[in-house]
Amino acid sequence: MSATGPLEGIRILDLTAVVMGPYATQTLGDLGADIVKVEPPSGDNLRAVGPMRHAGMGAMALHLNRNKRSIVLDLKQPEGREACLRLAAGCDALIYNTRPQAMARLGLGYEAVAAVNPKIVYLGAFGYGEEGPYAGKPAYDDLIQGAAGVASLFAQQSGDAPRYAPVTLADRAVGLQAAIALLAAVLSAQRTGKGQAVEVPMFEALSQFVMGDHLGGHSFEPPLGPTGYARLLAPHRKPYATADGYLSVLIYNDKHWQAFFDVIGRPELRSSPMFGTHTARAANIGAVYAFVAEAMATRSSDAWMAALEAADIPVARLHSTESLIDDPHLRAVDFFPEFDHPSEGRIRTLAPVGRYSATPAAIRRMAPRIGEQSVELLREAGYRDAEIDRLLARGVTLQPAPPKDNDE
Ligand SMILES: CC(C)(COP(=O)(O)OP(=O)(O)OC[C@H]1O[C@@H](n2cnc3c(N)ncnc32)[C@H](O)[C@@H]1OP(=O)(O)O)[C@@H](O)C(=O)NCCC(=O)NCCSC(=O)C(=O)O
Repeated sequence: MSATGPLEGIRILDLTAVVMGPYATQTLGDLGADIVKVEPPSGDNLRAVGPMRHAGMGAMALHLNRNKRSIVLDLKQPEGREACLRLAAGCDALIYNTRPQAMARLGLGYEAVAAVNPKIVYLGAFGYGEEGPYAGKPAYDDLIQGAAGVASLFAQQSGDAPRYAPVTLADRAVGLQAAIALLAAVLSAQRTGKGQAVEVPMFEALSQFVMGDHLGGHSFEPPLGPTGYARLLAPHRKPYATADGYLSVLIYNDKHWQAFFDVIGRPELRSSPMFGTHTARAANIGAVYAFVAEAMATRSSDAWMAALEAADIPVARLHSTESLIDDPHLRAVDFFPEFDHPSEGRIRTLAPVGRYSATPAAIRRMAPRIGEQSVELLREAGYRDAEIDRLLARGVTLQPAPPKDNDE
């Protein structure tokens, strides 16, 4: 578990909790940044989510917090705030996802942090940008999926009630935006010697995702038509039923269509007024999907996989979350690596995405128990042992208790 990532030498003070911020820092930690996770004495709430062998070590926390070290700091106590600032003095960036007002109440707004480290990047990822009327409102993935239009897109497509994508889409999309923003500002600070405050609002970020696809006719003023990208909103845009299952198929360009007509033994359709050109297919999108659906129902999934792959038509088998674990491709690339976690035993996690030929992204360290490196990190910040003992005695920081058998 030792490898040097491309971000080696970058140190990030991570005050985030739950999913969005921790996913940003998971990504940066996988790339080699030193992530110092600051937790309140009650711990990151996410520690309690999902199955677990020991309290506070839930499944999602094991994934989101690998490559991080944990220090507990009660930031509401002056000594906790002071320790946070001392840590910030040695970091390239501080990232948080409380509401910004909470940071101000703690006396940890940008001015206070920049006073101890003018070069620091101070990044807040939270619900709504500070310039607009929704500033300061609480936000969760569900709310942002609703507010940015994702929930209604399901309704627009199928006519059903709105619903949420069953994945923390907003958190993860925005977490990646936050990671990019943090790196951009750190690069800028390295060039100019100046840090800055950065905000990455979830509502705006997910609205950019959604409307990048769906601004449509409203990209022009006056509008050239309604919003919405017809192909994505087509009610038939769903996996095709085969004779014995489902497949995802996308017959997209002219080359694919010509190949598909050959595969189904209908070469004469190459010149069909309804299907022969991209413009004709776009104008008849419902009929096009229905036509493919009818064809797909006539053969088994295996037969279609063989025929479509031979014709280089984009096709994929569908997985459930259970069967994805056994996917032969993911197995071959060791996407679900197993490790012996020092306190949690054998665990399976998820490989970092992306391969770097010289500076590999890697899982170098297992997710910490709450406060596992409190003492080590305070020492690195210049605290003497007597001072650390005083902080421990006052509950400003804490060391983790060893996992108890009855936690099993
Ligand atoms: C998630 C929230 C709605 C939770 O709201 P609140 O519980 O009211 O938290 P706030 O952010 O307003 O304030 C945080 C409070 O915690 C206190 N706080 C934080 N860290 C510490 C430490 N280390 N020590 C002591 N106290 C602490 C801080 O001082 C505030 O206290 P007081 O001053 O006493 O208030 C909000 O934080 C938010 O909108 N965050 C931005 C969006 C986001 O990240 N959402 C979650 C994504 S995950 C998700 O969506 C999902 O899992 O699904």
